[in-house]
Amino acid sequence: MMKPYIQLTDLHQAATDAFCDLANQCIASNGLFRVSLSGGSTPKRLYEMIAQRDLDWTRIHWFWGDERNVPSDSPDSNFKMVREAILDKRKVPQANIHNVPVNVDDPASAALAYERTLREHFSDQPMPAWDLVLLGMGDDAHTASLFPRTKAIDESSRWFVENWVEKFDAFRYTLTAPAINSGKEIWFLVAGDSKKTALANVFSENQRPNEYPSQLIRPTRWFVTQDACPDSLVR
Ligand SMILES: O=C1O[C@H](COP(=O)(O)O)[C@@H](O)[C@H](O)[C@H]1O
Repeated sequence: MMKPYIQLTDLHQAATDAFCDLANQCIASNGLFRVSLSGGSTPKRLYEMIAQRDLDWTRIHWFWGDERNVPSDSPDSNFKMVREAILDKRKVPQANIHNVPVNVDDPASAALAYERTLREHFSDQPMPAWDLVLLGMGDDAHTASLFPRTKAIDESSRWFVENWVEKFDAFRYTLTAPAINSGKEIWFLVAGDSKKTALANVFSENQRPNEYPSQLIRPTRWFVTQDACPDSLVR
């Protein structure tokens, strides 16, 4: 069951507070906070609000859970959104910014290169144990760039892959479900009435991850607005 937020601004405020609390806790106990970011429209304001907080920016490492194969200054670039919202605004060391190589002719090699980056960073671990994975959900129940009926849904050994998405006639890059599920905290941010049916399907007892890829994920927390929340899930 869920306790939805009445307004999107409440969701953003709660997620900002939770993000900063977790970052401070992780930095205090391990000296590091490693976060995988989502793209899309929902988290933009969250990122802007995080940038206004006083955090130890030298201790936070930024990764991307999915990306589009476009130039990094394209309006569609997930990296661009985070750069403009946070990275350009605070003194973030370049070495802490782990963006996906993009706009290449060979997405398979680019995905492998990013997987190598992740494996180097999480060197002694069987999976990337993020402190936090932030996720959104599309109205087709995709998350990261795990879209319905695409190949990456079945990937079980790789951490990060290229994924052909027929409806865009394009490759996307995405973390795989096992890599997402290795996060210590996994938070979904879902807002807007266009998500209501998808959310109901994801929570249905009928497990069809090929149709509703968000069913593959084991989130630790949901941030959902009231208009996105089916009545059956409200506490
Ligand atoms: O394509 C994408 O969409 C999802 C959901 O985005 P939203 O605009 O509905 O918030 C997002 O989580 C993903 O990272 C993004 O690339």
